[in-house]
Amino acid sequence: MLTATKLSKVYSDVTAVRNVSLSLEPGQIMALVGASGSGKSTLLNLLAGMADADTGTVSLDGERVAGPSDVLVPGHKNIRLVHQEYQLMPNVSVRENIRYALRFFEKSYRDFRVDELLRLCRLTEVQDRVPRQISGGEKQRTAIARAIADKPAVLLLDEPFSHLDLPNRLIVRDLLFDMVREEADVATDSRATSCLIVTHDATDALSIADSLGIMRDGKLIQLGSPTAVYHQPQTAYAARMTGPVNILKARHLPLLGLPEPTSPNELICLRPEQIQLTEGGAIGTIRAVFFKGSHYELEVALSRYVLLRLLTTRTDLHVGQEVGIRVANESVWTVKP
Ligand SMILES: Nc1ncnc2c1ncn2[C@@H]1O[C@H](COP(=O)(O)OP(=O)(O)OP(=O)(O)O)[C@@H](O)[C@H]1O
Repeated sequence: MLTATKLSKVYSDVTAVRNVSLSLEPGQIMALVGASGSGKSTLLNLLAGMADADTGTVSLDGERVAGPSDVLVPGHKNIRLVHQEYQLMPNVSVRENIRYALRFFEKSYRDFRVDELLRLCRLTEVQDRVPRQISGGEKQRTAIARAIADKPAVLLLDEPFSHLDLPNRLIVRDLLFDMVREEADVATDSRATSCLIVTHDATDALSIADSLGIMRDGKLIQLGSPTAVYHQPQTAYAARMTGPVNILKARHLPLLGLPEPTSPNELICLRPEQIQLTEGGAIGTIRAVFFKGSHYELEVALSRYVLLRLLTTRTDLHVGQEVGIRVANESVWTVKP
């Protein structure tokens, strides 16, 4: 198990990571989501032993992970960090890039394992090409294949989805899921690779992560299951970080057909998919209609100051039209700023 205890890191005038504690069980996927500059990459570097913490410790299965000032070669042999820049060897094939990570193994196992990784990472077709001849998604998968080749205890990924188009994002997402599950099946529990993904967009991570953490100004401000963090965010920031959301003052609740609140200045959040269009109910005027492929996103004004985003599959709606909306009382969740 990877454990971070009260980690902090200061760069001259910026506290990049503040008092972060977390633990990652074998075979688990954790996603950390936060705005740019919230300390995600710094935290990954601390967890990988690639940066020295000012205070706090990282340990893997009870053994301290040393920072670069304590060891000759920074990093830990059982923890792999995959950066956004993949760092592949440019002049050798995909197959050789992966094979290199297994250079200390016997040839027969090495060939068997490279074939297995090429299959798992869907790279068999491009195995003989060099990195400049493959797509961004294939480079990302090659970097992941290389990182997991000798079954490390922990795989840390910095923004694995950010430069990829939708099909490639889905392939990488499924690959990470399959990797953790497949390798967990063949390994004993304690050898199963665990995976920590940092990202500024939770969409791709929500469906595969066992736990989801929210980073803000260097702090881990909320950690829980993806459904708990999505449906019960503690802050408006956490709500926004985990998907589209309406944030409004509680005093506007009667405009949605809900009772007067006891604390009118509190903030409430309401996910777009929790708002239904109905005959009757509260009345609003459509201000914008956005086609999203499988559905439409509407902006509906309930007053001059209250604009709601909601989703529908109806095709008969247009700007300026009046619609009725209904919101269940239990869909509304109070948050801090
Ligand atoms: N080597 C450094 N020297 C000085 N300040 C740094 C250094 N690395 C990071 N910082 C600062 O620490 C804070 C956290 O940066 P970090 O890169 O960890 O955030 P992040 O959440 O990964 O951001 P992004 O999503 O943009 O990559 C930022 O304010 C950044 O400017």
